[in-house]
Amino acid sequence: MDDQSDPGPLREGSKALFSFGVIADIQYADLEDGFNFFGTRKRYYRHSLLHLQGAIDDWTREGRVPGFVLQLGDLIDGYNAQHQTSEKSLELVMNTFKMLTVPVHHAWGNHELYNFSKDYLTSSKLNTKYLEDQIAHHPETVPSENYYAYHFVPFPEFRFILLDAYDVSVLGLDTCSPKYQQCMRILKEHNPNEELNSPQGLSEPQFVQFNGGFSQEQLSWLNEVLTFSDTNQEKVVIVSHVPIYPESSDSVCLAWNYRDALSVIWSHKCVVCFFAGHTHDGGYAQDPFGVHHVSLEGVIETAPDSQAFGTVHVYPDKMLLEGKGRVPNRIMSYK
Ligand SMILES: Nc1ncnc2c1ncn2[C@@H]1O[C@H](COP(=O)(O)OP(=O)(O)O)[C@@H](O)[C@H]1O
Repeated sequence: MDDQSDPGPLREGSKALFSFGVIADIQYADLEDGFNFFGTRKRYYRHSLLHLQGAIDDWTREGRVPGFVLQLGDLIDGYNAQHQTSEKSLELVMNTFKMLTVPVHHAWGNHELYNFSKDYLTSSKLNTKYLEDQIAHHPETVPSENYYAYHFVPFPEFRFILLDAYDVSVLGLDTCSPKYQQCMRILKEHNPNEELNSPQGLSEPQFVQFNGGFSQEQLSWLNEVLTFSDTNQEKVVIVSHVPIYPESSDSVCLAWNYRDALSVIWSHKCVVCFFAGHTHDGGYAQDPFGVHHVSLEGVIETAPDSQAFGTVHVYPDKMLLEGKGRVPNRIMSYK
């Protein structure tokens, strides 16, 4: 992982064009603290809501209000499903977000799909597709209803694309559905383990049940949007729960077909930054094509005396990530 040292305090004389907030893996549950699968990282299920409140307090300070917030997925923990508290916890966390007066774009992660079916999510408050922008006379840039993805333009010449990293996944589907059967076939072709969440012995360790991938249909749509952005000299930021660049993540927490997503992105010049969550330790790398891949540190594994969120200040030539707590500051110049 190319974890560059923190550049220290960010200093920028001129005013940013716009700013946005980023936060990942809140995974709230009304439960005592626990641990990750390997017992190596503490998970603060209850405190995660206080961390969100802390971030919102920062984003509502006078003169500091960002234009919008990206919630990178895994808003409530899968344990809620076992305790029949999914709706209650979702309501509590969404009510906390109401303290923000700016739009919040919600990505969907694996924990959304442990708690809710895709059909439920589609009609829930976690579906923020109504915030999308459409490009007149370019029907090829309209996403299909088969996946949860959209794009929006918060400032002229800056396009944000939210991707569905669980478009191809066994999570959140009726086990009798043809799509489930098809996704299970793909998973099993790459993972012969009885426990499909285990990457043990895999040459492609990202093929575990808690990950997913992008359909060809979604990647073709992405290609069309990026073609439009190239032509119109836009800068593009992509958002997904699951990272796609190995140097910015551990080897397991990657989208199943991350290489396919990278090859679409690398065939265009407009993409400047890719934001993800999922890998709670966080990560960062700039790829050979100059795209900055930021995997944000997860709130759920953040001790009560720390923080985990950021505000990104966007300039004509760079983005400055102003990190709080575990999230380091980063200067990300465009290529
Ligand atoms: N190495 C592993 N072997 C087997 N099961 C695993 C492994 N890692 C994670 N899991 C299981 O996969 C699921 C998702 O893991 P978890 O760490 O909770 O995901 P997340 O990081 O998204 O919170 C859990 O049920 C967990 O027990």
